[in-house]
Amino acid sequence: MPEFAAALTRAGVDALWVSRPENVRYVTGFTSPEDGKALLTPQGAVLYTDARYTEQARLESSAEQFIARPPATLEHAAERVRGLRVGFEADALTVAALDDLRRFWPDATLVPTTGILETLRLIKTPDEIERIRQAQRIADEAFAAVRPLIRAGAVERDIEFAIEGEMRKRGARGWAHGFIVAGGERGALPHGHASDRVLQDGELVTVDIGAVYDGYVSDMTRTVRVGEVSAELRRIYHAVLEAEEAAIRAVRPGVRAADLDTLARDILTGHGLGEAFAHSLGHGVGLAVHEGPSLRGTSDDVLEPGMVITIEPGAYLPGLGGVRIEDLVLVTEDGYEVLSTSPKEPV
Ligand SMILES: CSCC[C@H](N)C(=O)N1CCC[C@H]1C(=O)O
Repeated sequence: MPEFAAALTRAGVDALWVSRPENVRYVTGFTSPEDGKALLTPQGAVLYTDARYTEQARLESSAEQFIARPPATLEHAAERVRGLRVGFEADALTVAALDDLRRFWPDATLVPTTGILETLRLIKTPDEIERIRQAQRIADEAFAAVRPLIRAGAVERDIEFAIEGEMRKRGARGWAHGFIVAGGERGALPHGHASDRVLQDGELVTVDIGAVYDGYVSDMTRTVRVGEVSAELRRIYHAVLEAEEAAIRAVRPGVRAADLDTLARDILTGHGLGEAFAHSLGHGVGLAVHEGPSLRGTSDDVLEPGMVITIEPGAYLPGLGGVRIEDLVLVTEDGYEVLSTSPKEPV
């Protein structure tokens, strides 16, 4: 595991106690990482999980394994960390868990760290990209299957339920996030999870979905119309679409993520919708739905080949509704590839 060893060296630690589930999976391959921890050293990872997972861990992970519950796990690791500088994930470990580390590892120097593994996760391997591609294929196919149900009289929650079923049929093993199905005025809620509201003619409906395939997720949003919509809603839709397409066209290695956000924001501002764009342009996607790089105005991230990002400008107008259009985009050696294929319907 040479890249892990180099990452530990760069961070100035001899080992890392891995507690964030996505990172436990990343370094061990274990698919129930909520019930596991890992100790990462330059020699490799030790996976700690309990007896419910003895066989699963053996099948899934090539890491050394120690099957026990705390405190036996921490006692076992104490032998390995004696005299070492051991990083812990400061943004993932609870205060109580840190107290335990202090108690059980008196001979280690505990060092708060952030981003050691998240930095590696920024660039996806071909195998990771393939899994994200499959997750997105599932979402695209499910959206196409359910699209005819998005009509006047439909209940938002029924649409969510139908998408979940269509995703499962196509191999999804879970959802990237709670689905957003937000019609009419609820479209002004960027995170308007599906409710009991009934869709009506003349509305826009924001549908934001993502599947999980082999641990990796997808993320995509389409805004569609129910019946004929007002000229104002059409204007907003086309402004968001213009911003989205311009930002996608600008994706390439070396571009500052913050500049993409500015590009999209300036277009929306030109349409009088700057204030209505209430969030960042996007984020990285992988084992988690929200990971690096960050496409916000304050981000220092620079795009590199192998990053998978969302481009998702939106405009949210309380009392009127909202629009978000989101694509999943792979940064390639010379530009980009849009992984999401669902049509952006004319409004
Ligand atoms: C509930 S997870 C939201 C998924 C969505 N595609 C998304 O990432 N966002 C919607 C609003 C902005 C952005 C976010 O930062 O949450």
